[in-house]
Order: sequence, then C-alpha cells, then structure tokens
Amino acid sequence: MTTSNREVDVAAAALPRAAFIERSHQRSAGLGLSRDARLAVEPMVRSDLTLARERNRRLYLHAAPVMHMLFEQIRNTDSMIVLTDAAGTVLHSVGDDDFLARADKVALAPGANWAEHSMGTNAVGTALFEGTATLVHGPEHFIHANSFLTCSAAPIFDPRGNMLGVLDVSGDQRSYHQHTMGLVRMSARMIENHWLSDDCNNRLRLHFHSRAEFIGTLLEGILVVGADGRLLGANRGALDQLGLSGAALRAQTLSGLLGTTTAAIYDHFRMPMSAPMQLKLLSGQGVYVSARFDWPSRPVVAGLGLAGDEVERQVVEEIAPAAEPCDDDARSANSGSSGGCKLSGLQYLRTGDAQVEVLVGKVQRVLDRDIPLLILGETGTGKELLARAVHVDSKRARQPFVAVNCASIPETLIEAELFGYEDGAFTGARRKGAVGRILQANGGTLFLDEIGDMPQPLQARLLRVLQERSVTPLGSNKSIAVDIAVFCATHRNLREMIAAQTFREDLYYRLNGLAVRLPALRERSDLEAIVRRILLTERPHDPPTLSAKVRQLFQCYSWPGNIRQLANVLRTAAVMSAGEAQINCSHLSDDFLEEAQAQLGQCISLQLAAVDVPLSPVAEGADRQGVTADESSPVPQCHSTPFKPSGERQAIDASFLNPLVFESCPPHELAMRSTQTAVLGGYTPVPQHTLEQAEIDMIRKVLAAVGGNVSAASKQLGISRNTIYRKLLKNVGESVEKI
Ligand SMILES: Nc1ncnc2c1ncn2[C@@H]1O[C@H](COP(=O)(O)OP(=O)(O)OP(=O)(O)O)[C@@H](O)[C@H]1O
Repeated sequence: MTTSNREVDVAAAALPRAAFIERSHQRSAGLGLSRDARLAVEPMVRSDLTLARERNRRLYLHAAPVMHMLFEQIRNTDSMIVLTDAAGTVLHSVGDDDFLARADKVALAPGANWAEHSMGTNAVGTALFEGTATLVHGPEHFIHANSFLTCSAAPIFDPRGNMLGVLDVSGDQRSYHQHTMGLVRMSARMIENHWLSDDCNNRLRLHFHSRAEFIGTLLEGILVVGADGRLLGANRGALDQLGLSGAALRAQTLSGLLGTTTAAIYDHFRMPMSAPMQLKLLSGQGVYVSARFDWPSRPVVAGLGLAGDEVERQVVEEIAPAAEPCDDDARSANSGSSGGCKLSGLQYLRTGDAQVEVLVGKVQRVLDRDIPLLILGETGTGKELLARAVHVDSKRARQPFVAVNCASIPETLIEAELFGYEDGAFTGARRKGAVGRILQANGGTLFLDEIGDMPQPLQARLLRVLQERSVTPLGSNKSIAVDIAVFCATHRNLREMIAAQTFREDLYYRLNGLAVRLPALRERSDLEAIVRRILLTERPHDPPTLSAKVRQLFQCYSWPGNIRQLANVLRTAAVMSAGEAQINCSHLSDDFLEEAQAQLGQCISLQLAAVDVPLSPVAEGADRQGVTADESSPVPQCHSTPFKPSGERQAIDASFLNPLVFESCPPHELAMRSTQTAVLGGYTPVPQHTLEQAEIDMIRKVLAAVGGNVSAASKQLGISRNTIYRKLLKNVGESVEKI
C-alpha cells in the first residue's frame, strides 16, 4: 500500500472517530495540558519502575509471548510494541532499534506515563479512559510533539472486567497500516484468554459461540462456572455476546444465563468427544457450547456416573476444599511466579522468624472477627502478601480480594476508582460508568495499600463507607450496601500524620482494629528459609543453592527493598545460573554486588573489631568484582557459625538482655536515673559512659562467644542485627583503637 493510500484510509477510518478524538482533546485541554508542550516528561526512577514491573509481573508473563509473536509481525516496519499497566505507565517495550531511539525522545519508553492526564490524547491514555480499543493517528495526538506517531492500543481486562493494562503498537505515522488495530485487538484478547485459563484451570469452563466453527477461536466466549453454578469469570468474547459487564456477570448464575445447570453439563459431556450442546442465551440467541474441566487432583469424572443434583452436590464437596478463589488467588499473590510453591494462607508466612510467628499468632486470633487490620512495615516487607494470606484463610476466601494502591493512582482519580461512577459523572468518565473498587470487593476483602497517601477529602468519604457499610457512586444518589473486610497498609507513621493533621484520627481508629508491624528483612532470622522458598519458586525443578560467599553477602547486606529486593536479586540470579547447581557472585548484577561487597567490608571490620581477629586479605574485599572470586575462600563468616543452644550461652547480666533499657531511654537519661537512684538509695552514681561502654562490651563479648555470628548474637542479646551494627559503628573508632 502506498503512503497516499494509507492517508486516505486513515481519513476514512477517522470520520466516525472524529467525535471520539474531539472529546479526548477537550478532556486534555480541561486538564490544563498545552498542545505545544515540550515533552520534558521524567520517566520514573529505576526503583519505581522495578516496583511497577513487580506489581504487574503476572501481566507481563502472559503478555510476553504475545508481544513476541506480535513483534514478528511488525518487525522492520518502523514501529514498536508497548505494554503499560492500568495507570498508563510503560512497563516494557520491544521494537525496531531505530524507532525505539526516536520514541525515546518523546518518552515513549519504560517508566514514562502515557495516561491522558500526562500526555493528552494518545492511544494508550485514551484507551484507558474509554475502556476500548483506540487508534490515534498523527496530528490527532493532543501534544504536537507526538504527531509523528500512529498508535493502536487495546485495553487488557481480567476475567472480572478489571482493567489490567494496555497493549499498544506505535509506529511512524507514515507506516500506518489498517490491519495493525486488528492485530493489537487480537493480541489483547489472547493475553486475556491466557490470564483466564491460568486463573481458572481447575474450574468448569464453557466455550460458546453462535457458530459452532468459531469455538476454539479468539472470537469464542469463555465462561468460568463455580461448582455451585455461579459465574466466576468470562473473557471479552463472552461479555460481548452476553451484553454484560464483568461486574454484572458475577451476579448471574448458569441457569439464569443459559437455562442449564452444571449437573446437566457434566451429564452431557460425560463421554469424550461429545458434540457441543445447543443452548439459548437470555436474548434468545442460540449458541453452541462445549465444556472443559481439568480438575486438579481427584477428577470429577469419578462422580459422573451420578445424575443431576447428586453430581453437583458431590462436585461441590469434592472441589470446595481444594479450590482457590478464581481471580485474585494464590498465584496472583505470588505475583506471577511461574510455578513452584503456592500461597496457602498464613501458614505460608511462617518461615521461622520469631517476630513473624508472634504476628501470625495475633492475626489468627482475630480471623473472621470483622476486626480491621492495619499492616505496618517498610516497603517490600510483604504487607500485601500478609493481607492476601489473611483473606485466603478467612471465610471470605472465595470472594474477591481487591487491592488498591492509594499512592499509585492520581489524586484526581482515586475517588472514581474507589467509589465508581455513573454514566457521564465527570469529564472523562467512561461512557457506561464504572463499578468502583469498593463494590468490586463486595463479599470479600478490600486492601488499601499506602493508606497514608489517601487525600483528606476521601478519608472522610471512606470513613462514611466504613460506618454506614454502603457506597454511593459518583453522580448517583443511590447508595448500595456493601459487606467488605477492610485491611490497610502503610510505611508512613500515621500517628505523626494525625499530629500534623494530615490523617483523620477517627479514620485511624476505624482502620486500626489490630495493628501489626512486619519486620524489615535485615531484622529477620529466616533469610535462608525465604531464599530457599524463592529459589524453589523460580527454579522448581532444580532449585540452586547459594555459594558461601553469596550467603555471606546476603547476611551482611541491609536489604533496603526488603523481600521484594531479595526476590528480584534471586530471580535474576536464578536465570543467570540456569543449568548450574549453585549461585555465585558472577550471577549477581554488578550494582548489587558492589553495594553488598561494601557493606560486607564494613560488617567484617565491625566483627573483627569486636572479636579481635586480624583482617585477612580476602575479607578486605579482594573480590570487588565478584566474578573471579574464589567462592570457597576462608573468609570470616557473618552468619555461618551455627547458633548455639541456650544451654551453652555465656552468663549475661539480665539488664543487658533487655533492649528496651537501651533502645527507649537515651544514655543521658539513663545516667540521670542512675544518679537519682544513687542519691535516694545511697549508691555510688554510675557515670554515663560506663553504661554505654558496658553495653558495647557485652555485645562484643557475646559476639566473641558466637564466633562473630551477628545473627546468633542478636538472638542471644534479644536485639536486632541492625542495633548491633549501629551500636558498634557508633563506637567503632574507639573499639578499634582499644583492641
Ligand atoms: N514471606 C515471604 N516469602 C516469600 N516472598 C515474599 C514474602 N513476603 C513478601 N514476599 C514477596 O516480596 C514481594 C513484595 O511483597 P508485598 O508486595 O507483599 O510487599 P509490601 O510490603 O506490600 O510492599 P509495598 O509497601 O511496596 O507495597 C512480593 O513479590 C512478595 O511475593
């Protein structure tokens, strides 16, 4: 096709789209964007991009093979494929090198946000707003700098109608081809169908179409049916044929929609190679239906000799204990891990750390008691995983778990996202309105992550929802009753926010039925167990072990990104070491290795200062590059000395075992208290430095007794590894000189 033909085609295709594009332009102008804006969009910092990718890992796992296939179709056409999350942030892109470089200049690259509020009218952002496949060609882009692009984007939905992200093909506008939109649409459907099969592969799935020959193609409808006949999910083909939204579908039953029961279906498909059933939709439209059920362990076939209700009852009983919720289930909690161990509630979190044990015990006591949970902890410590685990163990497990990250949704959109809206409730609202996240969670659990970032006016609305147990969508005057468990998480100090009047005290008390704090990874004693588990997930058939050097690096590293960071490091290492039994330093990425080596050096000098062992050349970090390291070199170990049973402990003055004495009371106050006690009781005052020095001496003694094993020392002293490092660091100059 010549360029001029293409232009004609675009113009023809554009006619019915003119109003659609115009509406988007009005929204963009309403957002205060300028068409002449110079694109100085800052892509997000690397760690935020890593976080966004981590959160959307499952989407990427399903999208990657489809993107690869799509790339084969568009290779050498001056174009690229883009995958964004539901907020419009570009997660991944693949394309022709020259074009990728051009796209980079207008920030069409990983980390940049292409929602309408950032970039004005563009295929990704407009598809996100409209919830529909969108072509934006050349000057239709709101920002002139983007006019060299032609972009075809299709949203990707999960089986319950929630938007997961957008798939887009962008290219030089001169290379526009009308088939691109079709390809993108089909590809988005393929991703959705993969997602659906992965979610529900142990459920009854009905594949249907009004034409029998379309069953098994991308146009077929797929319905997922629970053992009790409730509809759990559907692909886009099904929603289109049924004329229903994802949320409306969940209110339906199989008999209501197709006039049949699961028992009748099992009965019909008892024989292999059974012909499709002929059924009627509510609209009266006849459809052909075929069924699939790959039950997990005990096949339902065992019950197929029975008939009618008896079969259904038996199916419910057989499947119920093993079944997991269809949507946000264990696998999504595992964030797309490609196999390996599955989350099975709170038990999954028990990997031997005493603080976590106590936490799990507390949480188990309030399970199903309608007590809101407030989960505190640094980023990546597993707050969301804990919330999901509680959900999985609760009686709401078969209902949705809906997670909302209050920090990642633009402030202007949080209200609509949470409460939903009616048709035309505000400029830019999707045409058919949208069900808010609170309603989507109905019957199940709503997890509000980063609750400290919730704008204040919304705090008041949320409080009302919690008090009145009902929600009123934007633009509506009808309130809808909701039954949800609410869990929140934050890494912020909410009490400080209350004092600063940025967080409502009444909401805080409403959300804080039970507050639990997940320890930072550096404070945990079960690092090795977590490492084993992650490696088993990454390489289920041949989980590698860590070399002694890598173990030592891991033990001494401070893990600011906590388990998320550990999982990322291990994921890369597991791939790099494919085919090998052990992960060594050469399998770690350079930036991590440099940082970890530096911390190891510090850690070793602290321990040596404490136990009076001369530094060996290896310990001083001869292996800064890590690649040529002799992994078995006799380096001083941070953690490798086995922890001695308590019977072998040295006698320790009880006052030194209580960290609170030292943690909560500044030394000058301790000294003052000692002085007061002395005056009152007639004892000799204890000078301040004696207390501090005694504490250091005790730490050093215990460290020496356990061969410099900081973990074992932290257990014996009852203080965290970090506290040990902090206290030794403070005194290191002095200690080293004295030794
Ligand atoms: N105990 C654990 N065992 C194995 N993996 C874990 C564990 N806890 C958390 N993870 C993994 O670490 C990553 C981060 O967990 P999660 O998202 O729950 O942390 P978070 O505290 O909610 O983070 P953020 O505050 O940034 O939202 C996830 O990939 C999760 O699967």
